Amino acid sequence: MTVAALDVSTFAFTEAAPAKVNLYLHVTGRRADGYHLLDSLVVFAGAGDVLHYQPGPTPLQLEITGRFGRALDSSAAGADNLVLKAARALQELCGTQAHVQGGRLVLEKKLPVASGIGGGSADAAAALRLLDRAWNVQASRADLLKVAETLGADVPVCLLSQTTRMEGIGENLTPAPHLPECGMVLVNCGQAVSTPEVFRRREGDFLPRATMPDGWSSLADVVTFLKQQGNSLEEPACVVCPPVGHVLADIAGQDGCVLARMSGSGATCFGIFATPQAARQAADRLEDAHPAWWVWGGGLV
Ligand SMILES: C[C@@](CO)(OP(=O)(O)O)[C@H](O)COP(=O)(O)OP(=O)(O)OC[C@H]1O[C@@H](n2ccc(N)nc2=O)[C@H](O)[C@@H]1O
Ligand SMILES: Nc1ncnc2c1ncn2[C@@H]1O[C@H](COP(=O)(O)OP(=O)(O)O)[C@@H](O)[C@H]1O
Repeated sequence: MTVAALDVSTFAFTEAAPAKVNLYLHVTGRRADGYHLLDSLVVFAGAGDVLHYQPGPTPLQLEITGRFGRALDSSAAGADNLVLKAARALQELCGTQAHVQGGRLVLEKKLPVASGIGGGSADAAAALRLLDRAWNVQASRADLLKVAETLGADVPVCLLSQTTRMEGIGENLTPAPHLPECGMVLVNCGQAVSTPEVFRRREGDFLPRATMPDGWSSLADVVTFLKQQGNSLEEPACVVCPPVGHVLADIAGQDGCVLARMSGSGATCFGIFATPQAARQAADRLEDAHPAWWVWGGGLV
């Protein structure tokens, strides 16, 4: 069910589902089953969906609100929604244990759909964290990560929702050095991009794994490092979705932008700024110039 507005202030449980941003993304190889191997530094932005839950006697149901609620196709707004898939997967993990409950879930869909910032994966991960808490499952982190893997390649990293190096197709996670305080702008032109198509159109050699330092002494350090890396999917995404090139140029042209790149398979692009405040100011300017775009500015999680 998709609803326009709903009062969730009385709901007992709330969980944030922060947007995933791939600061760099190298396609390093390909598995026998066709999936591409990745090396990516993943961070989480203050932007995100929000999931609410009120336990109750009715079977578990999901309502969707928010700017991008309607962008979910009818199957993804129903039983195929990653939130409900996550709930079912957690129920399976619990087996017949009595603490599994019904009730109402409400998803505030604030992130654009199919946009390279993993909104669906973040929602699934938020559902696992929230229901683990609400149902007092107390699953181990290892068990939750195993369940997350069955829901999608980006769900394990979204379960952690902290700066992480992601390899394999998303199952191989290692802690990455903390980033110094900085600001980020996210911009999406409104065109959904097909991940399989972008991977299909990728050409050229695989890139090596990045050599990650043990730490960063300043934002300038981070930017110097990121400038030596790239996003292997940026070029093919620009072919599939030409506005990505304009979005990148517009972000890079903002006062104070130190790096502009695309996240994931696109089409959302990000800009890095010295402070969340500088990012918010740039976001305001971009929003004024392009009212049809989705624009967000702020800090990282
Ligand atoms: C590219 C990334 C980087 O974080 O992010 P998004 O752009 O989705 O945000 C992810 O690896 C997206 O992984 P995932 O969420 O599994 O992508 P899906 O949309 O399910 O994948 C659709 C299709 O893309 C291709 N695909 C996907 C991931 C991968 N590592 N190699 C692939 O070749 C496969 O053909 C797959 O069937
Ligand atoms: N809660 C959800 N939010 C977004 N997409 C969902 C959700 N549940 C299922 N989906 C499906 O997952 C697909 C990928 O969505 P999304 O995670 O937003 O992509 P991306 O990782 O590229 O940002 C969508 O096309 C949609 O049909």
